[in-house]
Amino acid sequence: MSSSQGAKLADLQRDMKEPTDKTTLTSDFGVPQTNNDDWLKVYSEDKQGPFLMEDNFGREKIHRFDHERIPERVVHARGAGAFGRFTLHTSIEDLTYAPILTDTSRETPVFVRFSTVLGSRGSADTVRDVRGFAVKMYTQEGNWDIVGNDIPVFFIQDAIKFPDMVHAAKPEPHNEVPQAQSAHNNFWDFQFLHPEATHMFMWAMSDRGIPRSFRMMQGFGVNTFTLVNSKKERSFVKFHFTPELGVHSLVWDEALKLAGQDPDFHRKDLEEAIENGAFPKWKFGVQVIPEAKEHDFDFDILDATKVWPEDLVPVKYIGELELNRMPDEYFPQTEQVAFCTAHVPPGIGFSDDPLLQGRNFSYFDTQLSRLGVNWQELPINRPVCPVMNFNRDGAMRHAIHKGTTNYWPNRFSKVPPAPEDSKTSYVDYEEKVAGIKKRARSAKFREHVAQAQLFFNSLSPQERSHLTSALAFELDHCDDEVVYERMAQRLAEIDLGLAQSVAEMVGATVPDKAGRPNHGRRAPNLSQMDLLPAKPTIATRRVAILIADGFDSVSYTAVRGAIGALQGTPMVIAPRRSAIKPAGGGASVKPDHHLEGFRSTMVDAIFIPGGEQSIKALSSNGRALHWVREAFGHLKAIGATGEAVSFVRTAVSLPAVEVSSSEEAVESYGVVTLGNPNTDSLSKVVDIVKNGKKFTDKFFHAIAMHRNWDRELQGLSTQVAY
Ligand code: HEM
Repeated sequence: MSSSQGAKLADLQRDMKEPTDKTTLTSDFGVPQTNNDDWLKVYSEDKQGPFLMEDNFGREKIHRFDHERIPERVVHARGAGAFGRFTLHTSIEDLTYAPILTDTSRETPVFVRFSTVLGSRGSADTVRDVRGFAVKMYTQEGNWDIVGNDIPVFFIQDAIKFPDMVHAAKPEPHNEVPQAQSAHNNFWDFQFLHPEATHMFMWAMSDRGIPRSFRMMQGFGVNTFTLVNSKKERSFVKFHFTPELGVHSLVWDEALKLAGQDPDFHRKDLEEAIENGAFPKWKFGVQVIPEAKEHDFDFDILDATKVWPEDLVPVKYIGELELNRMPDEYFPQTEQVAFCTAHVPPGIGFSDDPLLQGRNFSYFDTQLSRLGVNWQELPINRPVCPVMNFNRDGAMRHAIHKGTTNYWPNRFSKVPPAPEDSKTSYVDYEEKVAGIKKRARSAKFREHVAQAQLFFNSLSPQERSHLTSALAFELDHCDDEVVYERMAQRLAEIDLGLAQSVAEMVGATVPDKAGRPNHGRRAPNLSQMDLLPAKPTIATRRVAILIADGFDSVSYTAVRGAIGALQGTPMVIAPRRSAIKPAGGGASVKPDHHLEGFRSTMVDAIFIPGGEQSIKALSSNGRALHWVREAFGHLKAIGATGEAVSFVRTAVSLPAVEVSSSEEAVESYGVVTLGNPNTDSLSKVVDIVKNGKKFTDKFFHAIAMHRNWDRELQGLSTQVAY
């Protein structure tokens, strides 16, 4: 670990406690205690007597337990965090004097918290929702918090609407239903009555709402910030994090099932990757608009419901974020971390974005009730650089200031203001401001549909189809006719075809005229298909290997080895978790899970080696068949060798899916088969290419593509029951 990352770790170490073999029990006041099991009572051998309130240790224990909970966050209550580092490879000193964005020799420690927005702390990870992507950088000039989301726009333009928006989206007030869902009347009622949400609801209903992993999401600062350089020139900026592994999502049926089968799916996925040393990484980039060009666009660049299309304002990538260490304890770190958009170091500032200005107040304010006035002293929140000022007292104060002065100016000139000309002091940007004091929004803030169309047009056919189904699912959960009828009209303003498909599914009047013509324009990098990794990879992909007694150990060993060699995660699944014997003797294999304990939803692909006896057992096991059918339905890569080829053919039973009966590997709709396995075709040396010769080349390419979209677009996946 580098020294700068160590700066935060060393800081946290001051508060860490770890028992040794010699540590024994004490009260909170350090008095050694001899019994941690029985309350002090009046006792005799033949009679259980009264319980005594004088038991200080017993009372302390219950009393401390009674107060363990603090209020959960009003939004983004469920989250998972990790530590890491930020490095800069390209200075942008022409734009800012912020050392973190100009000094390429630095490594800055970070803590990141990912979250869902709507659900309570105990809700499921895979619900359809926006994901929070909050980054705290412990810079040498103070903490910098980028409190972002996995979606680049927001539901509202002005912070005054935030309470309404959140009330409408959270469980309904009369019965507190539904949990962690936007599929209800109030959410969609608000979406219609609040047209500025149009662009954002399209993003939220797209695949972005059901990410495969926190590691495969983009992070956006969303709001417009500013950069100031040493010549006092100002630019507008948006911050981007783009994942090295590409942007990928679950499919909806899978997300629904995972919410019950493994509600901690994303949290565990993050931990698995970090513990395996496959550190998640994101490129860090900026989109910059010089102050003089602020009004050159047909949207307002301070409007958080708009993206800055990348064909107009390209992202300049300048650094990297890496996560490499899990928190030591959830509550003091992931739960007590407090982010605030107002925390920026010198050289970075705010724009007049009316959403950002409200956020700058809201975070600090809510943390007063969630954590108390001294929340910035908590180990996870305190900066790694010196903190000195005359703020004092308040509940739970930790710092002890020596000396006689707690005010400025003081006769000793203690703690004077920092010099203005230093690059490490915060200097407010001087700006002439004139206007009329009024509750209103400027003209460009009043257009809400053009970018919703831009987004829809830019999606791939499968993404458009998922978005259509998502809207149909959500509106099916709205039983108030007014709500779904109105939403069908709103959709007709974006795209007539979309509106017609959704209206037909949910039983609304099918619109016959577009509310306004679709302008037909597209922009790059709005579709996830534009954001695949530079080179196909199976790194961190979970591949289930399905076996039973009598499996073919040659194929098993070769494919398993090749998965591991490319940093994939092989997981052996069998009818039971006790040792499974291969055909013809040899070493048994102890599976990671049995077929009932684990489900296909929890992996990215499945591989089934042959072996007559093994395939006979799997063929007569309904759960094993279901594994294959479900993986097919969820568009995952399926690999099979030898006798397993006929098992897969029977499980899927679709003539369009071709299989191999020879030594030639065949890829058909992401199903990769090898009838007659030989070691050449199963080699560990893999070229991840679609038309590769070897079985492993083709199979790993199918995994690297994340899902087989043709299977869905040709209507095959819906013909299999799963
Ligand atoms: C651009 C739009 C927004 C984004 C990207 C965003 C993002 C986030 C994120 C990521 C968190 C979770 C932080 C964590 O992990 O602890 C959060 C929490 C929160 N957000 Fe926002 N938010 C947005 C708009 C707003 C607005 C407009 C307000 C209020 C005016 C607001 C108020 C809050 C509050 C009160 C919390 C809970 C904070 C805490 O308890 O520590 N957010 N937001």
